[in-house]
Amino acid sequence: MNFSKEEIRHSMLLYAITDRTWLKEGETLTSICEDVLKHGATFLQIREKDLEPSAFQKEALELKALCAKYQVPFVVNDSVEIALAIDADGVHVGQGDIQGKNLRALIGKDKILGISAATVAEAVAAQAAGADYIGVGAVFGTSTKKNARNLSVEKLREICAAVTIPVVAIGGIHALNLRKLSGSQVDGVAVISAIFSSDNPGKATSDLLSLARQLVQPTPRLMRTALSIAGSDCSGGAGIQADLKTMTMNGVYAMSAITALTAQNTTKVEKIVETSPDFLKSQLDMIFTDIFPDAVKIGMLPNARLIEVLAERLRFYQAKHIVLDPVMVATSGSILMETSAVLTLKKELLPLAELVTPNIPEAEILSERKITTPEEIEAAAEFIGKTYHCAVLIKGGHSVNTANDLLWADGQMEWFYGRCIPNPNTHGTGCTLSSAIAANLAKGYSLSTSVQRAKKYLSGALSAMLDLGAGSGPMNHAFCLTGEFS
Ligand SMILES: Nc1ncnc2c1ncn2[C@@H]1O[C@H](COP(=O)(O)OP(=O)(O)OP(=O)(O)O)[C@@H](O)[C@H]1O
Ligand SMILES: Cc1ncc(CO)c(N)n1
Ligand SMILES: [Mg+2]
Repeated sequence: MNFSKEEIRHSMLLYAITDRTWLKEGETLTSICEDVLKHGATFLQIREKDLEPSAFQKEALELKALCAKYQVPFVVNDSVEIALAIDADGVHVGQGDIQGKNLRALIGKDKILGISAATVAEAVAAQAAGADYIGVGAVFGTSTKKNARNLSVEKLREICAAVTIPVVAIGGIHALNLRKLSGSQVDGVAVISAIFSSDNPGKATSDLLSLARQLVQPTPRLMRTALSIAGSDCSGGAGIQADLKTMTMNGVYAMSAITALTAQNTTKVEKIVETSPDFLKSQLDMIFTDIFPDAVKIGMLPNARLIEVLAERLRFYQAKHIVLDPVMVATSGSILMETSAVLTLKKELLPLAELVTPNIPEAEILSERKITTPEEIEAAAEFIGKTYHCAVLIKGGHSVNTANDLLWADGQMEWFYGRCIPNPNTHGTGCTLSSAIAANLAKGYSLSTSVQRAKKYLSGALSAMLDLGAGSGPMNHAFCLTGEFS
């Protein structure tokens, strides 16, 4: 697997390093690691000092497959040979292993190279040697590594400031001392015994993960921003309201430019008041000249005049990462866009979009054909992508009772197979998916990873089984919050 720089930075959050010595009767390294990955570890390194090479390689191969399943980077400690032999995502080495070698050349440009460092000079040298991240420690006393020096938070901060690559803190970190690293600017924490010596490694992982999240909260300067240009749904489940909730829950600062006010609920759309083109333009000017969005999601656009103004402003500001959800009909069956506006949408907006996300009926309109089979979905996506020079995600979804979506991007097809959640309350699924994709693009994830992460968020929101209103009700966008603050 290939990971972008941004993905590698995020993956530092909770960096797990294996230690078989704590395994109990009946457990295997793979079974424990699966538990750890299931509970949210964001990176895995195999480090088994006492295994001879062939046994090490065997364990590493199993863990590699496991990490691929969870889309988590997997690196091998110390051995470049084994990392290359099993085609791991990369290798992690110490200062002793890098002297006089060009490791970057040895492993190739696509592999992740992690280097341990304990001083500013070592960190800077590691970056110059082509490291993708550095592990800095030991920050606390550790039983795993004898004679390791302890670093102060100030020293850690100095090291973080001296390099541009991500930094993960290591050495004796556990749930009770992790908070002491606050203010150090690290991108995450690496742990061995805090997970592997625990009676319940899964629970230890989720506890450490939430502590790591608090530690690595985005500083205001690093906060990514996203804009939803869409219609208001007064019932809160779709449109602007769904978009703001989704973007917020996906960790970006959310803004809105409203194209229409709808009076709707879970059963129907009663009235629509369209925004004037001039007022849409003013909203866009206020936003783009002040807090420039890192990504833009576009939803309901009731008429051609609004589409024209929007396209002109997006071109003028050279907006980035535009996700276009070509909303034509609401879940409840009501028309949300004038039929005559479709031509303008195709001509003006599709070519500006990085991604367009039609459901099947919308894909039929955009590709001017009937779609009934998976092959026809593929052909329609290819047609739309090639005609309008954008990526296309065709959603099987509540209209066809599957959760399989097809991504066509740059001539490549990728199916995302989702578990169909038996929840009839799907009001706003399309809005939520496109906003979650935009939020993830804003954070720097690749298109494919953004789709993957957005589907995962949507599944969580659907699985919460909220049941409000008489019709197809909204989802629980805040399914992963407890609502308690302390
Ligand atoms: N019951 C379900 N279980 C899991 N995923 C679902 C379910 N229903 C929809 N999805 C997913 O939701 C996403 C949105 O697809 P959908 O076809 O519902 O969009 P839409 O028709 O544009 O929605 P909207 O009516 O909100 O505009 C897709 O990723 C789809 O796979
Ligand atoms: C405002 C608005 N946008 C989009 C949808 C699509 O579900 C909706 N129902 N309402
Ligand atoms: Mg939709």
